[in-house]
Amino acid sequence: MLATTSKVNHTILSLLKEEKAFALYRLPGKTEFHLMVSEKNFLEVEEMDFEELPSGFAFVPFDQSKLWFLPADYHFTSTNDSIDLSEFNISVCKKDITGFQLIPSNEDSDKEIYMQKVDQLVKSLQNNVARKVVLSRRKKVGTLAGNDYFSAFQKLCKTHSDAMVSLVYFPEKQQIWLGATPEILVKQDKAQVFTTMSLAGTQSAFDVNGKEIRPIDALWTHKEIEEQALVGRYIINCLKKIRVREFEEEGPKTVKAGKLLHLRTYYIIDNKEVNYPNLSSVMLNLLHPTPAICGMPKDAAEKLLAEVEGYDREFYSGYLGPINVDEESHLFVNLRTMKIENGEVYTYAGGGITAESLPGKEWWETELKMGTIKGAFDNIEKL
Ligand SMILES: C=C(O[C@H]1C=CC=C(C(=O)O)[C@@H]1O)C(=O)O
Repeated sequence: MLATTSKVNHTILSLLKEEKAFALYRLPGKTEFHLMVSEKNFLEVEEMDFEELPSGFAFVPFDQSKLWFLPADYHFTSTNDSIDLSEFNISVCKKDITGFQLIPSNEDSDKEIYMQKVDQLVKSLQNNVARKVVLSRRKKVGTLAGNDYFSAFQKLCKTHSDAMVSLVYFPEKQQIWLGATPEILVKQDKAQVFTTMSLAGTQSAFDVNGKEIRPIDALWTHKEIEEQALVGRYIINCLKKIRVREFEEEGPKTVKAGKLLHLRTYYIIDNKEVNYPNLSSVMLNLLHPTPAICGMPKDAAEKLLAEVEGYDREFYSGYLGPINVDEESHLFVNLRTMKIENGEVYTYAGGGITAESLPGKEWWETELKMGTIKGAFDNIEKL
């Protein structure tokens, strides 16, 4: 393979070598990417308080056991393969860049076990223990060959223009997380407009003949419509708790996320009108974990997951994103993501289980979702 050069990738390799925490990200619909680097590593904060925190990047595990925040000691923005590092004291690594390939592992499929778990949950849900539980799994898909993280990132940016694409290095655990998430958790823009979304229901964006389904032609089952409506009701309940009644609801609408279709509704609040102090931080505390990643009611779903799921989600389905950058904050649910640890690659996916779920279909849905992030590799393992 021909070695290529890339200024940004050489910077990434230097940061990895020097074990310096960083977050590289590109927001949905934007062309520029951002690289944030801290001298101090990720800091543990007590609260994700948008009013108090400086400019930086939030990176929080699903269980919120620790709230990590990367202060943007250095923040570079660019649209191409050049970043101006003159003020940043780092000796740039000149290693050859050797692609980004997955060497698939021959691990046994956990299909049967996953389907048994779905079955077990469906029985609990039929007995009204909860209404919905989002069961997930982690799959070790292989080992990483190559070191071209930036090309993988750029590839995801190109194929997922509506996603938040990110590459985060978390030195404490020596983990790299690469993802392309379609789900906004909390967004607060310059004009003080707050946005969150209900995103749920999944189907392939291609029919059985491989022809692309236009979002407008997508048909949804009762199970999927209900699954997404539950997330919406949960969001409205959070707003009720803080007595915010003036909000706009846009949707549900079918939207494309890579090779998948979802149902999405936006909830938008103009905080210039509502004037709710610290709205984003308060809503963040109320929202996470939403029924798009946990379940409904929350406590019952958490209990069922603790009994059935059987692994630590770590940063998958936690949240991440920039806070107080150019007077805006954009937090996303960490979905369609992979973890690279000791050269091993793990993908993650979950799906909403209701009393109507069919185990085989739920399994297939997680396979499809994992396919999204595998698109970052040069050689895509066939699904
Ligand atoms: C939990 C995931 O997706 C969520 C977001 C959209 C659709 C979902 C679903 O159809 O179940 C999930 O709620 C995941 O990608 O791992």
